[in-house]
Amino acid sequence: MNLENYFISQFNSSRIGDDGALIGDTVYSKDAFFENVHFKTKWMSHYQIAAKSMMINISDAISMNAKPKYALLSVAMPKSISKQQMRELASGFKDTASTYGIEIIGGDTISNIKLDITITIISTTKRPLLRSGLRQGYMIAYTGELGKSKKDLQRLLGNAKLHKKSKFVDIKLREKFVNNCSRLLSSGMDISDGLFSDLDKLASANKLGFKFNKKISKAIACSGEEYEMLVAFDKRYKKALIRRAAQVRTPLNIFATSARVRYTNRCKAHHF
Ligand SMILES: Nc1ncnc2c1ncn2[C@@H]1O[C@H](COP(=O)(O)OP(=O)(O)OP(=O)(O)O)[C@@H](O)[C@H]1O
Ligand SMILES: Cc1ncc(C[n+]2csc(CCOP(=O)(O)O)c2C)c(N)n1
Ligand SMILES: [Mg+2]
Repeated sequence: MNLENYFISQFNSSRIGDDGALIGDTVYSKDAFFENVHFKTKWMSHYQIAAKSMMINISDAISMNAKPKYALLSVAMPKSISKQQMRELASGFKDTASTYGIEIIGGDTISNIKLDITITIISTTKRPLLRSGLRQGYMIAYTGELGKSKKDLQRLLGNAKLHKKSKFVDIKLREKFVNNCSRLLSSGMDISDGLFSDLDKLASANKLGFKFNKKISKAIACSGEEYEMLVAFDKRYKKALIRRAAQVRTPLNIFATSARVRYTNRCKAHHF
């Protein structure tokens, strides 16, 4: 067990383990977005930082087929922050929240040596899409294209500038796909750590592994912060799913089948 899971396992809660905790028809989720861990202030404007921190949080709700309703924002800011930067942060939070119909209902503001954001999202769902529910012989797919986020991160680390539309700053979520296809999916989650790492989470949640029917390079499968969907479905629904994904213009890459084999993540763990 890696150290992250070792720590989380101390809580011994059956609610833990999905993108958010489902209680009744409400989903509670929280994600951190910290300076020097998730971004550097020279890479992005304060507006972009706030907007991305909201999007990565909304992603966990969307990935469970839940509609985000409320947000609680915790913001730690350096004492040197200007009013202009504060207004930019606030606009980034407000614009993204309003795009998704989210009401910002509270939070906490403190000063610190870095800009660190933590957001709680409360969302509701009539048909939750969970990580569990995978059975042997189901097909595994991801949406869209993977790899660009890692490339752009490497560019930034090499001091290059990003394109304004770069996925690193401008995330598009797959709410239409999840909404239109959830009834055909057995399981789903968003790809935040990278395909191979997130497959590891899917494998442990279901005590199954995967047989790959395509070779996927590490450049693609170890790229984190993609916020595409990783999904599983019964083979019987393959045609219907391809049709429904096309209706919402979502590329679907079917690349593996679940099987009783051991899964090994070939990417480096990035937390510990
Ligand atoms: N410090 C913690 N205390 C309690 N539960 C935690 C803690 N950290 C993580 N969890 C829970 O563990 C599970 C996995 O968390 P994780 O952060 O890996 O979610 P994720 O959506 O897969 O990843 P990411 O943070 O990359 O978006 C979730 O159910 C989460 O709520
Ligand atoms: C300064 C800086 N260094 C590295 C990265 C790359 N990175 C950070 S978190 C993450 C995956 C999901 O994270 P989490 O599980 O923490 O939510 C990735 C790929 C970055 N964005 N900024
Ligand atoms: Mg997630």
